[in-house]
Amino acid sequence: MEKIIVRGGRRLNGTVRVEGAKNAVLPVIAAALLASDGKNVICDVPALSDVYTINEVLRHLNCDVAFENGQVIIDASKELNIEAPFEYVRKMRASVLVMGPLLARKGRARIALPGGCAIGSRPIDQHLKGFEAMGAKVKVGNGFVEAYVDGRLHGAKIYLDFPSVGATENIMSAAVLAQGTTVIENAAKEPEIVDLANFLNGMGAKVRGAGTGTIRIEGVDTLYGTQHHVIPDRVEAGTFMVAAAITGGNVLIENAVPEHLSSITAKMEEMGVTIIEEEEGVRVIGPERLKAVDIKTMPHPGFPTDMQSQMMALLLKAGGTSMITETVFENRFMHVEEFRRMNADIKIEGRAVIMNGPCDLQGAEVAATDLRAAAALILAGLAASEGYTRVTELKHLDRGYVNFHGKLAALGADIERVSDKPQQVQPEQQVSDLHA
Ligand SMILES: CC(=O)N[C@H]1[C@@H](OP(=O)(O)OP(=O)(O)OC[C@H]2O[C@@H](n3ccc(=O)[nH]c3=O)[C@H](O)[C@@H]2O)O[C@H](CO)[C@@H](O)[C@@H]1O
Ligand SMILES: C=C(OP(=O)(O)O)C(=O)O
Repeated sequence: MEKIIVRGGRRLNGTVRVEGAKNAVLPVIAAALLASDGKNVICDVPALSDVYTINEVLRHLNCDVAFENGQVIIDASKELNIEAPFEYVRKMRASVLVMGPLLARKGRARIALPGGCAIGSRPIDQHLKGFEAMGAKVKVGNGFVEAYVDGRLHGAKIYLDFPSVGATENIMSAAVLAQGTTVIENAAKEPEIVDLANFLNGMGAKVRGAGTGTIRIEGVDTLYGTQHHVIPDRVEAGTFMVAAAITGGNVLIENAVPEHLSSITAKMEEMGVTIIEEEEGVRVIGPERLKAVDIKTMPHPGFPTDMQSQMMALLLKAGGTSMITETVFENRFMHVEEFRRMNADIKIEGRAVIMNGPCDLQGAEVAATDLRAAAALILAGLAASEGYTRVTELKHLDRGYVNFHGKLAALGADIERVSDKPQQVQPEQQVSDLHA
C-alpha cells in the first residue's frame, strides 16, 4: 500500500507551478471525438490518472491517442465505436462526457451508467434532457444508458434545472454538429466551460456566450483537428494557496489565473491571508493568526465545492467558530471524520459543518475518501503540531494532483510518499500503473 507521510511545523516558502486543469482537459479530450478530419493537439496536459483513463476511453472508441511531453495528440478520423463500458466509467465519471460528441458524430452512444460516488448520487438527468430536446431517444437498461437519433440532432432551447457543469459540456459538445441553433439557459459559467467553448470554436464550431448563463450554439456540418492549450488548474492553485496560508508561509503560485480564483481569494483575505497578484501568478503570505469565516459552496462564480475540504483544513486553524455549507453535492463531508481523528473540533449539522478553532491538530492515520479530501488531509498534516500524519487511498489524490508531495517538499514541507512495493518506473508511468 502507498501512503504519504507528513510532519507539520514547517513554513512553506518558494515557487510552485500549477498544471493544466483536470476539469478542463477531460471534456476537451472527450470533445476531440468530434473532429472527423485532422488531428487534435492538446497542450499543457497534466499527467493524471484521469487523463490516462479518458485516453483509454478514446482508444476503446477507435481513436489513435498519443500522450507525450504534456501533449495529447488525438486522431478521431476512423470509424468510431459507440460504447463506453463500465470498466472506464467506474474509474472516472467524466467518461460520460463522450456521450454528447458520439451522439453528434455517430447518432448513437451507449455508456455504462455512472452511478454515485463518495460525494453524492450524481445523476445525469440534465444531460439526457438536453439530448432528448435535440431529438434523441434515450433508453436506460442493464446498467447502460443509450441514446440514438434518426439522422442528425436538431437545435433546441434547453433550460437546465441546475447549472450543471457536465450537462452544459455534454450538451454543448452535442449541439456543435446539430442542425440549427441550440440555446442552453441556466448554463454553468465555470472557466472550464469557456475553455471547452474555445476548443470547440478552434475546431470550427460556432459557440457564443460561454461563461454566461446563456450559451448559443449554431450547428456546423464538420469539425477539424486543431491545437489547444488547456487553462491552468484553479483548484490545484487554490490548494497551494491553502498550503501557504496554513503554514504561515510565503509562496508564489506560478501560472495561477487571479480572475479564476476570486471567491477563494476573497475568503482567504477575510481570514487575514495576504494575496498579491504578480506577473507570473499569485503570491500568498500566511498570517500569524487566521480568522474564522463562513463559506457556502455555489456554482461559479460562487465558492467552488472542489475547494471545500481544503478550506475546511484551513478553517480548523482559524480562531473562532466557522461554518461551511455545502450546496452543490449532497454528501461531500466524508473527510470530517478523518479530521476528527486529527483532533479537530468539528461536527456535521445537516448540510453544514461547524468548526471551533484554532484546533491543536495532531498527526494520525487517515484515509482519503475523494481527491480533494486527500489533499485536505495532507494540508492538515502540514499544520499538525505533533506526530506524523499518514494518508492512504492515494488513488484519489492521483486523479487530480501531479506529484503533490514532491511539489510540497520543494517548498520545504517535511513529506514523503512511500510504498510497501518499491517501483522502478518513470513518474508518468507511475500514475498510469496505479490504475493498470
Ligand atoms: C470532471 C469535472 O469537471 N468535474 C467537476 C464537475 O462535476 P459534474 O459535472 O459532475 O458536476 P455538476 O455540475 O454536473 O453537478 C452539480 C450538482 O448537480 C447535480 N446534477 C448534475 C447533473 C445532472 O444531470 N443532474 C443533477 O442533479 C449533481 O448531482 C450535483 O449535485 O463540476 C462539479 C461542480 O463544480 C465539480 O465538483 C467537479 O469537480
Ligand atoms: C469531484 C471532482 O472531480 P470528478 O467530477 O471528476 O469526480 C473534483 O475534481 O474535485
